[in-house]
Amino acid sequence: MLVLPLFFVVLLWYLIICIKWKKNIFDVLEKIPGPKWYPFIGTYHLFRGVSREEIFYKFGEVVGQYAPLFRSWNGSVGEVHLMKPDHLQIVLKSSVHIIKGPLYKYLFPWLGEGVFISEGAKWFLQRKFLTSSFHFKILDSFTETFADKGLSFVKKLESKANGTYFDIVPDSAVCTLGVICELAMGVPLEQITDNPLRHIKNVYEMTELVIWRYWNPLVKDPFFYLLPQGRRYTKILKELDDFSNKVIQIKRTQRLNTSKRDSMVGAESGKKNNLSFLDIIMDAKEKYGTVTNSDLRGLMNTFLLAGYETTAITISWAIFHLGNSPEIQQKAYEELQRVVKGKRVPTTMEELHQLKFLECIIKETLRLYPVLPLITRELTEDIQIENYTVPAGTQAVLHLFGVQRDPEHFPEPNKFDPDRFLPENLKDRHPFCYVPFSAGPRNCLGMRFALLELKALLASVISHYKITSMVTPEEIKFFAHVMIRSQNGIHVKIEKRDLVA
Ligand code: HEM
Repeated sequence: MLVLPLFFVVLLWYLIICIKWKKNIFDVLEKIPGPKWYPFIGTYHLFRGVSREEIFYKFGEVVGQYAPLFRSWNGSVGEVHLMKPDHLQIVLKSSVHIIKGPLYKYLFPWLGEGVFISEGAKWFLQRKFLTSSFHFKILDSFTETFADKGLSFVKKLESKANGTYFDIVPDSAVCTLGVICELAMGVPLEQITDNPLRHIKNVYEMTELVIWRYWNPLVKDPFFYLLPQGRRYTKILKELDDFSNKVIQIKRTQRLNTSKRDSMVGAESGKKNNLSFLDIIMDAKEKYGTVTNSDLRGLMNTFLLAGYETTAITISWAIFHLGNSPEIQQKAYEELQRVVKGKRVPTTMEELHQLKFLECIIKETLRLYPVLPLITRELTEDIQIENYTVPAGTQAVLHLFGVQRDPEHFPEPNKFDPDRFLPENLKDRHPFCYVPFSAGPRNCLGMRFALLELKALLASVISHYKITSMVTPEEIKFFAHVMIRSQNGIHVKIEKRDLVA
């Protein structure tokens, strides 16, 4: 009898606490300038009726109007937008603000408590043992595979060297997915699927649905799954899980059949070995029991997202700019010839390190196209930004795209100019005006892996083909997605180069 009234009293008490808590945030956050908002929908009305293709530009208009600091409301979640290096530094350097923002919770059913979104002790532990698996000796042992994959990539492109333009993004994605499966999982992609583009499409659709949820804050959990988008989400999630379960199954069989000791010896001596990141995680699971089955799947899915889409997008943008700048392309080609001396591609770590100009090209590509143009953090304590207090509970939206195109730090910011990254031009640069891999305690774990992989793959492409792009950078139409994409793909044509003796 008493249960029902008691339930309503508790509910009312809970609502009062929530409203009071929100009001505390609200009163403080409202002192920061920002667009008009309405109850429940927040500032969402700004994007009502705006087509998916125009959202990137509409968002740019709002940013232009209020930059460099403003607040917005995603439904009832308060957001503060930061795009000055000093402001980014306050959040990124902190060891307190390391919880990812609410957008990431929509990734939870997929990435589980993998290192990308996990929190607290779980994150700390995962980060600790994964950091050791990116040790330079292990990376060193990857160079041969990078070179092999580069050669398979150019071989695959051979049929397209026929004078017509084609979209380079899907080929790049198949290539980098192959790299991550082989090196992070120790399982060749061909053993997992004969249709890698299906997995790539699923990952794309999944991130697209995550964005949809973010833009529709009123669609809460149980109802989402009743909508067509929710049903699609469930279906794709199942296919993505099937993919990772297959990898785990192949890996388990592999581990039963091969002597793990041999591979450990290989890793210690720095020789090419088959101790993948997945082996390291599975070792930790078996030895210490610190990794659960769901952690394992979450970590796998994390690698299967963070480890290939990021590099596929970057390599595509780099190829696009090389195809727009024949002099830069020629300079990179000549540097490569000098370093590999009669060979076609770099095969050692030393050779990869010597490709300094190519490194500048990659860094400049990541400046113009930070794969994650925005990242978010949930503030767990108040922070002070200039004269404003930003209260705990606010989501800090960090504009990597904005800060890296700030003319104060990068004159002529839209110009592709790799020389910006020559050592003599780096001296007085603010450390937080260039953060494509984020920075601080939650920076990208795969940064060194990614830079080496990008160098090896790009070197292979440059050494085999002359590239021409179909459109100029000014003609590119961006797409508002989790990762920075072009609406119409990235079209280039390639022409075979002869091997210089
Ligand atoms: C061009 C390539 C890449 C770029 C630009 C990039 C960028 C980033 C950024 C900006 C973050 C921070 C995300 C956030 O705070 O929300 C991040 C995190 C992460 N990245 Fe990367 N990434 C790249 C490649 C990779 C690769 C190849 C791997 C794995 C092999 C990887 C693994 C991770 C992981 C595990 C995290 C989460 C770290 C944590 O939260 O502690 N990334 N990456």
